[in-house]
Amino acid sequence: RVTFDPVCTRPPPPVVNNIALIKLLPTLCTKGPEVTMTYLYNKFGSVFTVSILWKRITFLVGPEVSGPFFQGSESEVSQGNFNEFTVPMFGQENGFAVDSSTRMDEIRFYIDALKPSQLRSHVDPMLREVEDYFGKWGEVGVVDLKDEFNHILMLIASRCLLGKEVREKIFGEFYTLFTEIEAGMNFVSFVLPYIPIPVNRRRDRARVKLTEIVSEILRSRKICNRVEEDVLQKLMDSRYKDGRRTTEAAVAGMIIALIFAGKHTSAVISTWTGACLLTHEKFLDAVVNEQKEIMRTYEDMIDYNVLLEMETLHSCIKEAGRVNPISIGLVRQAQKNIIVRTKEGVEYDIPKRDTLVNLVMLTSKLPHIYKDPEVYDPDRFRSGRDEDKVGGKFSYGIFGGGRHACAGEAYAFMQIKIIWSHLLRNFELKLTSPFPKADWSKYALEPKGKVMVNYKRRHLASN
Ligand code: HEM
Repeated sequence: RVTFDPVCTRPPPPVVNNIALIKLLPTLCTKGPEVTMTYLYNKFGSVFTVSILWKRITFLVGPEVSGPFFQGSESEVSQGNFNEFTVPMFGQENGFAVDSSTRMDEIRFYIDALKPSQLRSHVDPMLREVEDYFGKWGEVGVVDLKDEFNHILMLIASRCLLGKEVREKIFGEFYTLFTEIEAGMNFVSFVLPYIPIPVNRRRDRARVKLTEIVSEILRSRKICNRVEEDVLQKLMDSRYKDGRRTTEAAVAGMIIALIFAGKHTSAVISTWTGACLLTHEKFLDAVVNEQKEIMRTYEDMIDYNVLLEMETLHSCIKEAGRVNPISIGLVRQAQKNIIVRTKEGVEYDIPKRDTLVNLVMLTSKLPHIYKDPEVYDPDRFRSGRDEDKVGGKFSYGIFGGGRHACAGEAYAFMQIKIIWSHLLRNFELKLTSPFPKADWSKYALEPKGKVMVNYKRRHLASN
């Protein structure tokens, strides 16, 4: 139940005092945010506030207190201006440069372009990219999984999201430009997005160039009356609520935003999946056996429905995302006083204007939802256990939830499953570096350092 309080009748959440915060600094520096936040959660409970200078930040942990955060409307819980740094990355005609109603239209475009009925047409292009890419690996070799996944996912994004003009003619140029825009996501640019330092200048030049490239593609499709199956086409054909067509600059910005939202995140989850499977023989055997089983029925044929049958692989990917943090928390701004009720039944009134941080990283590890939460156990998602469903809405926050739930979740699972099903069928893999730690220094978390794997080609027999 979402409740917004016009007159404060409940107490505000407990506040962590400044001395306690200073004492926690060494823990934060040496052990990282997960340990620090777990300490605060154990001490103060599922809702607590930290005051830094004039800023109040209220942290939320767990599904019981997450309803208003995920379900509140923009006038109740807004995305605020925390994403201002994305404006020079994605341009002035979309995202956080435009009003919230236009932004909601864009989210509808994304959802429409990435819904299951649209995804079927992406399976073949994804399969082709994956077969070509791993076809270039030798008989045996050593690779950094993180690097490999970043590369293959960029190829898939350029084919399925942008389309064949970019993929077949100017992939190299696109890759360089996108990397320069991505570099705009650093700490300095986050705080001061418009400061004219070299990295920001390169980001701005790259965005202008990418916008030109996308505009040219759109114009050429219109002139030749050519209609493609990619997401670019869907965005180009979308209409705002008032009937306006999307502009070339807006489409360029939206497509950059989509690649930004989906490429790195999918590469990170693919890498964690590899690290987890290659250190858990029981689940590696289970996913290999599932591939054999599927091959017995469909031989080498893979389509959208066959991918849906890879349930064990699905759970292994989902569990890799649960155990390994990909985001510390999601951020919003309270536009009204908000009442939350903890699982113990205590009600708090969170004051209007508080910054809200939903610590999805801790929610994924709550022992009252996940049995032995630190253990990699994909079976917890099997029917009969369904720990995330039993835990209630918002128990699995890796893809967010509610109004701004990830629009690309199904697309992400599809591409990660295609990659892993190919690897399992065609290679024996061994992790040679230690199990990676999370790199907390990155804005978008990822495994720290290289994730080295030995591979040996094989052809998995179905019998
Ligand atoms: C494993 C990969 C992925 C993860 C872990 C992930 C995670 C997330 C999360 C946590 C959010 C919510 C952010 C918030 O509430 O502030 C989100 C939103 C979003 N994601 Fe993903 N994502 C992934 C892949 C993708 C892909 C592949 C695409 C598109 C091709 C995509 C497109 C989006 C979009 C458009 C939104 C914004 C939705 C909105 O604001 O309403 N994501 N994602």
